Amino acid sequence: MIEVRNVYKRYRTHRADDWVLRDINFAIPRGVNVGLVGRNGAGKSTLLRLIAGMDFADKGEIVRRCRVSWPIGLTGGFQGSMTGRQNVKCVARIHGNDRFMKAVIHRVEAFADIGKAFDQPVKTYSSGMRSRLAFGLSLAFDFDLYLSDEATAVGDKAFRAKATAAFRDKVGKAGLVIVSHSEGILKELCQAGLFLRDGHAYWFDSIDDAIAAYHESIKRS
Ligand SMILES: Nc1ncnc2c1ncn2[C@@H]1O[C@H](COP(=O)(O)OP(=O)(O)OP(=O)(O)O)[C@@H](O)[C@H]1O
Repeated sequence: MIEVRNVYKRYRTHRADDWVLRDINFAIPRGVNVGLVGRNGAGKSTLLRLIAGMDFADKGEIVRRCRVSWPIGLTGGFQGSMTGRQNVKCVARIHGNDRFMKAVIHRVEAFADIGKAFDQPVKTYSSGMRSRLAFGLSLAFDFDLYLSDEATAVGDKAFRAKATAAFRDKVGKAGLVIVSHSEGILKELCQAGLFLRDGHAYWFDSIDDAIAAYHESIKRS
């Protein structure tokens, strides 16, 4: 479904040989959910952005044979002076006709469950409210592969449970690539794991093995 081939990535602020990701190769088969693990700064969010197509590799290529979401958990894309409803309308209008737009607005309003705030400017939202809106918007579209960057770690307890349940509901219908510091969530939702260390990616068919490799690397350092 997704193939990552010989991918290298560095940011402008980095030196020429200072790769965040170097020679990354893996393939995600259809129906396999993947947990991304690694220390802070290992490059997990960077890799998700590359898979989403929001950023570009310096070398190599990513082949997408399916509809891939943007990383769920990103809340930076909203226009602050517009209301939640208007923001959702804008995105939905790009992707479909009036009927589709209304259905998306309805789904996001129900999932975000932020009451009157849905009709207030997004710049007045708390970070939890932004996350609810962003999560609801991502789920309102039918993707084949959902990318999640700590999306189940935001909001209050009730929302975290709702977000996790939403992913649980996707299992079997769509693929997931998840960054989460909650091993419980990774073990529950994922079969395979990808461990990032020193710019390299190590694929494990079992999420348990990926987490074990991550623990081992922490012990050794
Ligand atoms: N826009 C950017 N410009 C410059 N450097 C960046 C940028 N984004 C990320 N980096 C750097 O790239 C490296 C990987 O960052 P990334 O956010 O992908 O790691 P991560 O594994 O997701 O970390 P965390 O677990 O802390 O969220 C870090 O050294 C970070 O400082």
